[in-house]
Amino acid sequence: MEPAARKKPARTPTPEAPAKRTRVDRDSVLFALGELVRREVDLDALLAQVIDTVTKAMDADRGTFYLVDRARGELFSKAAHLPELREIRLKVGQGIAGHVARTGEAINLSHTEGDPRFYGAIDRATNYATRSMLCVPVLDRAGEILGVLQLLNKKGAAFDDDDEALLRALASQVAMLVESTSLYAQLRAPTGGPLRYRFNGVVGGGARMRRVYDLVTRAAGTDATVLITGETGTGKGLIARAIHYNSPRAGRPFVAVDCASLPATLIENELFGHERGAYTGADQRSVGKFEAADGGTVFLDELGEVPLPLQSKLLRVLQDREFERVGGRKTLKVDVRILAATNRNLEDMVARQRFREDLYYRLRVLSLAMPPLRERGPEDLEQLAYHFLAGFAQRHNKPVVRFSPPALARLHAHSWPGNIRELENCIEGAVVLSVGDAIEVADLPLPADPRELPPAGRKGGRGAAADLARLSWTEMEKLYIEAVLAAHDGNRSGAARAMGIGRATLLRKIKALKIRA
Ligand SMILES: Nc1ncnc2c1ncn2[C@@H]1O[C@H](COP(=O)(O)OP(=O)(O)OP(=O)(O)O)[C@@H](O)[C@H]1O
Repeated sequence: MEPAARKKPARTPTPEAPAKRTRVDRDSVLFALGELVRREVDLDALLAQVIDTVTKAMDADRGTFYLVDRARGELFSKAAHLPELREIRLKVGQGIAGHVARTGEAINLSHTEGDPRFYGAIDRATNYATRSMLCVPVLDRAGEILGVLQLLNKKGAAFDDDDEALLRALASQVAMLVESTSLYAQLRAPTGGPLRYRFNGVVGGGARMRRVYDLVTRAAGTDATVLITGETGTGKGLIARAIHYNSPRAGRPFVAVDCASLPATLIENELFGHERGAYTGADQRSVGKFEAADGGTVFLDELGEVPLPLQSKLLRVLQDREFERVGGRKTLKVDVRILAATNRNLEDMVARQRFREDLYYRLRVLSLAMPPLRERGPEDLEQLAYHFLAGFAQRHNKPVVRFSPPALARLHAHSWPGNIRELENCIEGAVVLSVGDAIEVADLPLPADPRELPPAGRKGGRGAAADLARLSWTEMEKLYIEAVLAAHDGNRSGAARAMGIGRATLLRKIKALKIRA
């Protein structure tokens, strides 16, 4: 997400604004804030002091720091000069602060009256008369909107462009502060609710991804079938969820079926369910995924793996939304939206008669191609790397907060054949190996870069990490999976959870990497 930069000419103070106070020295406010951060251990107390310092330094009457609660689509005041109320809650999009939380754009409002975005109910509850407001977004490293910093004044036209620049600088300090706490992890926790997968969960604001978001937005408003293509690990599953959770079906089930992880006979059973007695051992009727998703969305992942006989049954569901349970005669009708993904070239499969042409055309009413990571540009790579760094540091309880410049350069030099999933696993490995606050080149479990390492490999230093750097990605992944499986006594569900991947994905990897488990 890229907040649009706001450019406007410097405003001359209106006659109504009093002679401007002596300009606060920007560095001294930032320094005071840094001092506070070092001294204060309690987050709430710290944020309250931050608001105090900022408000005083900027000659405002009142200040508020709102956090965005994504699961509920709301903002709540985390620290505020608010003697009258315990807390303010606003919907994202409501009022000036809610507007900033939705758009990521700062707002400097010299006069509140007559502005349709202004939400007067808070003034009525607090008996305060807001005339001017300065409101800036608080963005995390990935550029996502974490909260809003707001200053109020009873005077009109109280803030100018310098104030806005200073408040933006302060906002990024506040962001760093919040990002280093567990509060941040809580705010980002996928606690459900329709906002959960709003593009917030999808990192990267480069041109290629903006095109994807645009298509997702347009697709979400319709019931059209979407075929999502792209190399493995490019985020096809994530985008399918984004389409569902931004669609009118968001409150209904999203049911994913990984067609690659099941043998053909089981996929049929999984999708359509079976009647009692359909085959030996079927002593109870079972409901299939299409029925379970009624009213919602079915996501057929790795659709290219579906065998031909089953493809004709799928075609019928796509055309008429009708099917029978395995072993059943009754025709069932469901209301589902269908999304499908594949990393195969379906056109090629059609030409080789491995995939039904009619099904292919039915599927690709809308098609969405996920760009490989190597084509997404350096900013996206860094945003993703920092996004995963923050998450894994939290999960593994490590103090690491940054990449050393050579480590960052090494990430940029790699071609990422496994795309975002590879990056995610790579950063997790690095976080686990890291010592101190920075990830170093030797922590990165990437194959040796011939431009950086002498032929004999790196000598001394971090032994284990240097050894890992000599392995290929596949070898390293295999070792990692074997180690995690061993640590879980071969329990695949437990191992998959610890690795942060689905069980089906783990099974696929075990097969592909020929791991004896
Ligand atoms: N833009 C993104 N921002 C944050 N995380 C992402 C993004 N894209 C992908 N990921 C993460 O990368 C991993 C791989 O994504 P996902 O499973 O959606 O890929 P895929 O293309 O469906 O892979 P496969 O083809 O192997 O099934 C997941 O953990 C996902 O959360």
